[in-house]
Amino acid sequence: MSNHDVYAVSAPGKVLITGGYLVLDQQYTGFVQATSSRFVCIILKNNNTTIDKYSVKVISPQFIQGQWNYHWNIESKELTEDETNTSKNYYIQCTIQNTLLIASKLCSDFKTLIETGIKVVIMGHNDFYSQREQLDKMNLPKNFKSIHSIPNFCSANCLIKDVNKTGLGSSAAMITALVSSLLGYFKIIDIPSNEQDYEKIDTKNDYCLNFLHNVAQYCHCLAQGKVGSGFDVSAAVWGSHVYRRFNPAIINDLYKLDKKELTAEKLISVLDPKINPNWDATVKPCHIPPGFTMRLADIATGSSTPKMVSKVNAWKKANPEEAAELWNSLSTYNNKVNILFEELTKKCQSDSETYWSTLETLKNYSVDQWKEYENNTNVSKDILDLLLELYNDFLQVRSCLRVLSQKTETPIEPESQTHLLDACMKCPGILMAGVPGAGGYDAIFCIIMEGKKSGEDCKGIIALEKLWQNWEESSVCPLCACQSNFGISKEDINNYLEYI
Ligand SMILES: Nc1ncnc2c1ncn2[C@@H]1O[C@H](COP(=O)(O)OP(=O)(O)O)[C@@H](O)[C@H]1O
Ligand SMILES: C[C@@](O)(CCOP(=O)(O)OP(=O)(O)O)CC(=O)O
Repeated sequence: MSNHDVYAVSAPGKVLITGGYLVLDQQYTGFVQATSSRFVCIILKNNNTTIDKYSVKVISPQFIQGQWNYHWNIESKELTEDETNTSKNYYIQCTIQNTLLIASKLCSDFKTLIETGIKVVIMGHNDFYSQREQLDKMNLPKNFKSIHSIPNFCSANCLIKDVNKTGLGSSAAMITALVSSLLGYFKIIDIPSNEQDYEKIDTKNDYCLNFLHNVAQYCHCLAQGKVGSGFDVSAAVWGSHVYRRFNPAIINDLYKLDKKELTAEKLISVLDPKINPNWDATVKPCHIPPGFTMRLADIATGSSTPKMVSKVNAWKKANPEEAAELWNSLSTYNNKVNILFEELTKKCQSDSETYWSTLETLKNYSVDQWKEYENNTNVSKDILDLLLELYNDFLQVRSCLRVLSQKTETPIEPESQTHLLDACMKCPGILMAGVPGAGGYDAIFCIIMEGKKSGEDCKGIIALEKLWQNWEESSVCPLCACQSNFGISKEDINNYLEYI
């Protein structure tokens, strides 16, 4: 296969550690950690060029009836669904429609490339979908070893509309991967190939990444039928960072246009960062400090984010003063947490030896025992103070979220989750445990001190696994994902030959 006939990318999932609800407002920020679990999208030249001219065949092999066939009309620049399609996938259709419209204008050999037709393969890491049924079928307990033993990109054995999601942001990662693989195939952008490449480029000012970001945000809003905060798309593009949203008016302006007015020129004039200086989202690199790892668990019950957001918004509107006060305290503690993550990362660079010896000592004890090690020769008092400050600030974040739950009568950190999070916090080396994003019954995250050696054999992870497996109040199932900081990445097709 020639390199010109294929373009493969992957985009990470997300965990919003701080900033749920606040990040919807441009005044506040949120810290989003990217995950090791990623969505892969591959564009291939169609082989059957004579009968399938201008065809766009999408395959999502993990799902029953996961195939959607379209046709690109070169004159009207419209993507039409084939009559043989058994279901609709609006997320995919509107993303391809808009990205091809842009490509039709910006790619000099667009006609030649689209005439042969293209095949699109979309696959999400198992973590994006609940694997409980799979584990039950395999007769395996809900632990890390079992979850890692499920073959990657395994079949969900259902229609996509019936799948149980885990909250890692399947649609944002899928749309971002789809947009970037199409823009890459049509030679409009090129993206970094791996984590090392990523570190070399000035991501903030990189034209390709900014253009991709804007197109993906627009397509995701269109697919969801609303302009959300966009932190999930931003994480899929840039990886882990502190995010401040874009002004929603930028996209609302495109929404107002009717179909005829929405030309390639108009779309490009709004989405190309060189033409439109109004894109104002900010991305400040930030990540979980070295020597710490993140683990996630899927909770069986699940919650609806849109319903929770509308209840919170309704309360905020009815109680502006009380809401402003609560938003400001939450924001203060959120910012403290974000800043302490950065300070610890800096300490690791400036004071490496003490940093690591402190972590190696403390990782075997729970936070409430750490104070006893204050005078230990391997422990730095400065670093211990930063760690305890971080621990306390995050407890304040959780306490504000519980006030928000109670005021809005929305289960953001519901009681059953509080019990589970408090129990996690008692395990050795667990610095933080919380409900990500909008909260609810969906999932939990834990930030664990693991020291220099990573892997699932550290004391903290072993203790968490045991706790989760024996937890009776709710059903807790670990995910494979851990933290991984880089964003969209070009993939080597040779690693995916068995799937295409
Ligand atoms: N593997 C996939 N293949 C094709 N489409 C997908 C896939 N995963 C997600 N999607 C699209 O994303 C939609 C789910 O979006 P949404 O409900 O916003 O989920 P999430 O909260 O995970 O982002 C699906 O209905 C489908 O259109
Ligand atoms: C409430 C929010 O600020 C955060 C929601 O974060 P989640 O991570 O819970 O998101 P979903 O994957 O859509 O469920 C809404 C937003 O920012 O869009």
